[in-house]
Amino acid sequence: MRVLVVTAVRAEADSVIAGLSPGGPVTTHRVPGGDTLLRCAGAGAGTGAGTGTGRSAETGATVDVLAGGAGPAAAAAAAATVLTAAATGPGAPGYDLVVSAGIGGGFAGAAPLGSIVVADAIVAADLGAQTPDGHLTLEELGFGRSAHRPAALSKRIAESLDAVHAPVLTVSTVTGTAGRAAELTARHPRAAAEAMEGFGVAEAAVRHGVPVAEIRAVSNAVGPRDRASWRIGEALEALREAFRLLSPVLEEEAR
Ligand SMILES: O=C(O)c1cccc(C(=O)CC[C@H]2O[C@@H](n3cnc4c(=O)[nH]cnc43)[C@H](O)[C@@H]2O)c1
Repeated sequence: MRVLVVTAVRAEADSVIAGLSPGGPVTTHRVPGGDTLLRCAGAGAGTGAGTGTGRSAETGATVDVLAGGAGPAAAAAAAATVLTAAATGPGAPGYDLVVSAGIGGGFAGAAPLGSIVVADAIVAADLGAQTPDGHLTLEELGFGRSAHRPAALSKRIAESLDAVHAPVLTVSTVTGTAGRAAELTARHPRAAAEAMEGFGVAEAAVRHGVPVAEIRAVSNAVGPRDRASWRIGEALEALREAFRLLSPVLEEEAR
């Protein structure tokens, strides 16, 4: 099984790798467009994931981790570039799963700091049109989609990580006021988190016919901007732990 994980920044990619393969072999590859891909051959390699047995790249999942930049456009472009390169040429293996991952904001009452949210919907919350009567989605405008349903596997991932399984919103602008948070909650009452890349990654994955998932570790509350209260270190540690727990799930899927 080949998995592509797309993060925004390198610190998130490093947490993912540290969870999947602590001390295991990681190789670095330059990809078209100039981004760096970290390849961790055989998720769980180097740990035995508690079993005491090493896992080979033949039986395990091969996971590539790409820090593709912040925001939906950068994420879509980076993911699409790597997906295309992986699927080009005779016998090119392509990917079996794409995961958008990183830190994110948590909605009050749904996802506290340090918790993990696995998306049951990936929603482009600010894509559409503003009208005097409120927001119109692309579906309502009649020219596109503003949400993706993640892979069936996402429910199993959420259970394995003991995570909140709820919609994750993709926004181009980090929410910074109580009013905006309330507006998003009114439009998406089940939303547990917001971040900036999921929908872009999903658009790329869907074009390649590859299932997608999104995993977010909550670093801050969605609401009035208070950067000093962000707990990025704790969230990166929660992200690392989430991918440690995910490793055997991917291994099982690979069998
Ligand atoms: O400053 C650092 O050390 C640092 C380390 C890791 C990540 C960062 C980021 O700023 C990542 C940006 C990334 O985070 C997502 N994010 C986090 N909170 C929110 C939010 O409340 N609303 C929307 N997005 C959020 C987002 O996906 C960014 O691309 C810094």
